[in-house]
Amino acid sequence: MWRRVASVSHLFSHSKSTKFNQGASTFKIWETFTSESEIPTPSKGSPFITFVLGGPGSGKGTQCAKIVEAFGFTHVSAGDLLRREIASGSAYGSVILSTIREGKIVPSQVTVELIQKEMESNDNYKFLIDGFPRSEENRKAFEQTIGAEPDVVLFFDCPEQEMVKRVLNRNQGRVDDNIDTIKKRLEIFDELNWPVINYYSQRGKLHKINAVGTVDEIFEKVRPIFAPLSK
Ligand SMILES: Nc1ncnc2c1ncn2[C@@H]1O[C@H](COP(=O)(O)OP(=O)(O)OP(=O)(O)O)[C@@H](O)[C@H]1O
Ligand SMILES: Nc1ccn([C@H]2C[C@H](O)[C@@H](COP(=O)(O)O)O2)c(=O)n1
Ligand SMILES: [Mg+2]
Repeated sequence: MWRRVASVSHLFSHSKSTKFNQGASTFKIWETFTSESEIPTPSKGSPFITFVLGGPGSGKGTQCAKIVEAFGFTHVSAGDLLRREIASGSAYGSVILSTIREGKIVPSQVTVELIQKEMESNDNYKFLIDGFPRSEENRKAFEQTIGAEPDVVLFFDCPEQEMVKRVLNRNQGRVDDNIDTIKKRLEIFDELNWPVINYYSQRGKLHKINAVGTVDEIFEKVRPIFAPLSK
């Protein structure tokens, strides 16, 4: 069960009106006041947003594919959107490429704009936002631009050694799947992602999943979280 605790429109007077936020006056903060295992009931009138967090190679993308299949979400991968932007030869492309090569985080404004476009061009109302937010700056930029908060936050908790092994075996030709970039990505994850994880934990939105085991074993831990949702 969820309750609205505050309207903070005065703090976001420069928020843009979007499909998800009819101007700043409708921006609300919600918090859970019961156990972490409950999720809010989605309605077709408003987006149901799940953020998917976890270190590099923790299995976010793999589990997102399973959630899409079982529960009818639309998968929005921040990393895929950025890679698509590079491939399109856009003005931002070279900056994004060098940032990804260095294992760093692309400025939030760029990533949030890509996520917003993707969400707005999709008729579905259930979204998995994979690999986002990677930092407090990412998180705040999303709230401010989209004017919404996640309903659910998944965190795939995986030991470093296992993540490194998975990434080095991935074999998808990614420029960041090499040992030097992985080390940097793990450092950045430790430095910037934990504050985000703690933020959502404190708000009772975080579902921490032990990401060790087979893909199916891990999905059986994810499934009950979304069981109240129909496809
Ligand atoms: N439970 C698992 N056991 C073994 N290998 C796995 C498991 N889950 C995913 N993998 C494999 O590990 C690699 C990384 O998985 P995936 O791409 O889903 O991770 P990710 O969290 O999305 O990583 P990134 O943040 O780098 O995009 C892939 O090759 C995938 O097939
Ligand atoms: N919020 C994000 C998400 C991704 N990136 C960049 C940096 C990552 O290393 C790279 C790949 O992302 P992944 O596919 O691993 O989720 O994309 C970012 O800067 N900000
Ligand atoms: Mg991924």
